[in-house]
Amino acid sequence: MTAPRIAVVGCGYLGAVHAAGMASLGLDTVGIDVDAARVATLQAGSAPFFEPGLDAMLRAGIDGGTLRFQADAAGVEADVWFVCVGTPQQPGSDAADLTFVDAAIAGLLPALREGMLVVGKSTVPVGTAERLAALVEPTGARLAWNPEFLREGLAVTDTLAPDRLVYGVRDGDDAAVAALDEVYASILARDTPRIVTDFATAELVKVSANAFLATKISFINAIAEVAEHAGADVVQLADAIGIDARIGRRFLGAGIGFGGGCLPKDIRAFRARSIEIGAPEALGLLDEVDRINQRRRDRMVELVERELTALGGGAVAMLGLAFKPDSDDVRDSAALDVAMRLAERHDVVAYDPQAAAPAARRAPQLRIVDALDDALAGAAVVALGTEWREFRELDPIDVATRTSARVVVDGRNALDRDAWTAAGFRVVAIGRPDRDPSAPRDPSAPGDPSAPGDPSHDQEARA
Ligand SMILES: NC(=O)c1ccc[n+]([C@@H]2O[C@H](COP(=O)([O-])OP(=O)(O)OC[C@H]3O[C@@H](n4cnc5c(N)ncnc54)[C@H](O)[C@@H]3O)[C@@H](O)[C@H]2O)c1
Ligand SMILES: O=c1ccn([C@@H]2O[C@H](COP(=O)(O)OP(=O)(O)O[C@H]3O[C@H](CO)[C@@H](O)[C@H](O)[C@H]3O)[C@@H](O)[C@H]2O)c(=O)[nH]1
Repeated sequence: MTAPRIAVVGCGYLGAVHAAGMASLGLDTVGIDVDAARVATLQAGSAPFFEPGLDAMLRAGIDGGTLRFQADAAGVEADVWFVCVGTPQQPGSDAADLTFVDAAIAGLLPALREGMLVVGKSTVPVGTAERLAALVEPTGARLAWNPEFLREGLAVTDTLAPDRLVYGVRDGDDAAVAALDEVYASILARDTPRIVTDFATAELVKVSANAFLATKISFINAIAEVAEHAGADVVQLADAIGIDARIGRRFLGAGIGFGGGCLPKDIRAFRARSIEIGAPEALGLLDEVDRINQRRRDRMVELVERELTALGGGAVAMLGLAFKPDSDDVRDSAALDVAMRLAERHDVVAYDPQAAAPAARRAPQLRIVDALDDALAGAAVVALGTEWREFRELDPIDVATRTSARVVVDGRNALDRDAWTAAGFRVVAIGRPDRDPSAPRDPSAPGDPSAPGDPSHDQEARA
């Protein structure tokens, strides 16, 4: 049996990694994207965005002759066509915009033949696969929905070693299952769980997973809100409840909440679709998840402004703009949102190790500097928006020599409060009592659970 030839339509965050991943599994792969500049960058062997390990995987595929990129499907001979185009939120609505998916499928139809398989990987509203199958099947090709669960920052590992594979296929479509099994043969050989189901369930698995993760984060952030009123510590609380294996510590990281190109838009689209299909009450919960998430951003702005007021004004050093560490993605980033809102009324100087350029494109009014010291230099308050390792591992004694600021507002509960207070900083956090440098520490208290390496930092937990 010859190995299936792969085409990946749409080479953004998901598609670029998927194409490189397929090539690294030894499959002949063509990545297709309508964005000619993106195609040129990818074909030169570099990722158009920051994703650890992706450059090396791209170069290996291109140099090894198994991977190439082009701007259309002309001349592409593929057995399996993965659709990885974007499904953003519609402007002025919560629903998903399916324009790119529809255009991608329409563009593929002339190339489709008997025996080919079209595989949707984009995150779509339930019912989309059924509708697209009606377009694909008359060509003799089949359709499957194979949602993707990779995380930015860990996308290479997640692609090559996913937790599970989900195939949504037409009832009894053994040929589609067999074709996907061939594609993923080396992953399945490691006993990766594989769930074969119908289109609707596959589509719902994806959005339910993201809705659950978002709900878990908003749950702990709601508790953080209560903790702030009760004078309690949400990080210790999360450690305590997270020990219970039924709850688990991961995704109980309280802070300024979730952002990115997936969780926020996916919960909104899921809620909108549930209303459309006649279940208007089922997911009202997700509206609240979204509201809690927005309130945490408000809280961060409020805390920074409170500290500035107490100091009689001054500049803010905003550390981090990406929606999470190890990514330069600023789509719906809580850190960027907070920075922009503060910059409307205050002098804000922002620094991010990777996201400066994308952040500047989205927020040209924001002052973003290339070096941490330039942000720290004139600051009165240091605000942490993204818990990059570079920030978590800062030595506060050294920081104290680089800035006259003596207040740090930790929007991610990622800094070692003991070390920062010992170095003379007042530490203000989300869902935890403030810590002043003068306040003596209770010697019987356990070590600071939010210290670097805390399992709540999912990036670390997986590694
Ligand atoms: N980003 C992630 O980590 C991730 C993970 C899992 C699932 N998803 C889902 O995958 C999908 C893609 O997400 P993304 O973050 O990669 O989006 P993205 O916007 O980064 O990338 C989409 C790409 O598709 C290209 N494109 C648009 N129309 C096209 C067409 N007709 N033909 C060829 N290329 C076309 C665009 O130029 C762009 O490069 C979304 O549905 C998203 O929800 C994303
Ligand atoms: O305890 C936590 C964990 C995460 N976050 C935030 O939640 C957001 C999302 O984080 P994460 O889920 O790690 O990032 P994504 O790369 O957006 O991945 C999510 O979205 C992808 C696209 O659908 C899915 O494939 C992944 O499985 C799903 O985790 C980020 O802003 C994080 O800062 C928290 O605030 N607290």
